[in-house]
Amino acid sequence: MEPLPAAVTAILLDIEGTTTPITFVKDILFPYIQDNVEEYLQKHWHEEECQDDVRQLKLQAEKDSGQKGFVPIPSNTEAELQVIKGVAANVLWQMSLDRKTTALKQLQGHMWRSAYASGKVKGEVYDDVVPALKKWKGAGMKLYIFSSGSVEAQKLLFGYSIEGDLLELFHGHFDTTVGSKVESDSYRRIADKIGCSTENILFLTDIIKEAEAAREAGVHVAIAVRPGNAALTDEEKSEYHLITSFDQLPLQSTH
Ligand SMILES: CSCCC(=O)C(=O)COP(=O)(O)O
Ligand SMILES: [Mg+2]
Repeated sequence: MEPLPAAVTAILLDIEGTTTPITFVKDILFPYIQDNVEEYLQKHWHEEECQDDVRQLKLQAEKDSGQKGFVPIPSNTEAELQVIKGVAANVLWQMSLDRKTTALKQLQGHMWRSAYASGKVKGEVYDDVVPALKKWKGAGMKLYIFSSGSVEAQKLLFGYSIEGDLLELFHGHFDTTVGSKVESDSYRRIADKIGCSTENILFLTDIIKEAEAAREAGVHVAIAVRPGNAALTDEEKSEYHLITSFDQLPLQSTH
């Protein structure tokens, strides 16, 4: 890759497939939710946070009701255990489609809290990630995360990572409350919130639809090619800067 354009002052990072192996999300984080969601809901059902998560899931279910295979959430007139089982079934249905709804991600973030805090789970990052983040930050870059995982889930992953607490490396975190990762406006909103132009941002992701949305907004993009990531077509390979490791992202001397 050519040196980063001098205009770039902020690096925005995707997590799954970019900083972190997809297998960590698919084989560790998601099964934890699938195995524990019903028990979690039973344990926390009467807490305000859990009730808010359920409210958000019900609002999402209203939007999803026309979808093929949709799993409805029973109304509160049903027995409590029936509602809990229905919420759990809806969560499992959303996860079977790898939905990125804010409601699902909010509940997941709350559920992972105890998995990380107890030491059962540690956030994985590729070996090249921490040295590169430290170098970029040392060179004056501002580092941000943009993931479909909730901000709380992001902070857990990096706060309880295999390399220790990495949170001080980041200036900020964005999730789908700013908009979907496949919509250009989300990247414009992020630039506004950071207080810079979209041209000042470099976005690293593994997903072409996210790359297209970011590029349409004027954000610079590089694609992370990691083991297990979705294959790219020859056309996609030729259209984007590809990196297999963060140390392939050279800074100009001005940075
Ligand atoms: C950071 S939480 C775990 C990842 C997750 O739930 C997810 O949906 C990954 O989304 P990303 O946008 O980081 O690919
Ligand atoms: Mg990703």
